[in-house]
Amino acid sequence: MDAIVKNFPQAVESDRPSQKEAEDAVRVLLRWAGDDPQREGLLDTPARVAKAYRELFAGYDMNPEDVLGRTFEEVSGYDDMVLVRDIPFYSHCEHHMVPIIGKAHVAYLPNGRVLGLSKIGRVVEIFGRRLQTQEAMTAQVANAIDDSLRPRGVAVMIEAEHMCMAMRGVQQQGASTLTTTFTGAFKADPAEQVRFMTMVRSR
Ligand SMILES: Nc1nc2c(ncn2[C@@H]2O[C@H](COP(=O)(O)OP(=O)(O)OP(=O)(O)O)[C@@H](O)[C@H]2O)c(=O)[nH]1
Ligand SMILES: [Zn+2]
Repeated sequence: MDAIVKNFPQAVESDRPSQKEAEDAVRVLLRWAGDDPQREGLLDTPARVAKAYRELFAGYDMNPEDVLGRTFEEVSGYDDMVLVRDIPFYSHCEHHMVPIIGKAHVAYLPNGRVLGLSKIGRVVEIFGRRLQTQEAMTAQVANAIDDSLRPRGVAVMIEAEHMCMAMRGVQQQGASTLTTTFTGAFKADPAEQVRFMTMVRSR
């Protein structure tokens, strides 16, 4: 249970601040940035930011198990790799709360059951719309699919640009970070990893 809570942090509704508390916090940050929250153009900004945060961080209110519960068996015995590549996502780094912009490539080796393809994209969404490190997000997507579908293996590769490295700090635009998580047959067999990489890169 502890591992599940750790991997899938869910907001506890009673811990949520009120709308007013959230808006007050935005006013403080506006002043911290050097602006005046009382000027006309900023009057509605705290409410807009509070609303935008609920959207950008909607993943805390979503459970991957709800999405991954529905599977199909009637696939005429298909048991080779299923890869959904180039799944676009936006996340936010947990260190600076600025965007991570990237693509996820997710594959699995079915074990009698397959997932609806859109559900793979939804799982990426659920973990993307939280504060993240790229490493944690990669492992969370792989483990969620592994735990619910119990396939022969899961491979996840994420490539992303971190705005905290581009817009501030070291200021290196265009640098991309690649992370991978392999489970099951992908972990055990380097040839399966190569096949995954080749399919991700083939155009
Ligand atoms: N491993 C990992 N690091 C990340 C990720 N996103 C941001 N970071 C890094 O988190 C680190 C935080 O380092 P700190 O030294 O505590 O913070 P900082 O002073 O703002 O660091 P600089 O970005 O170097 O200015 C930085 O090196 C970031 O590049 C991520 O997804 N994974
Ligand atoms: Zn960062």
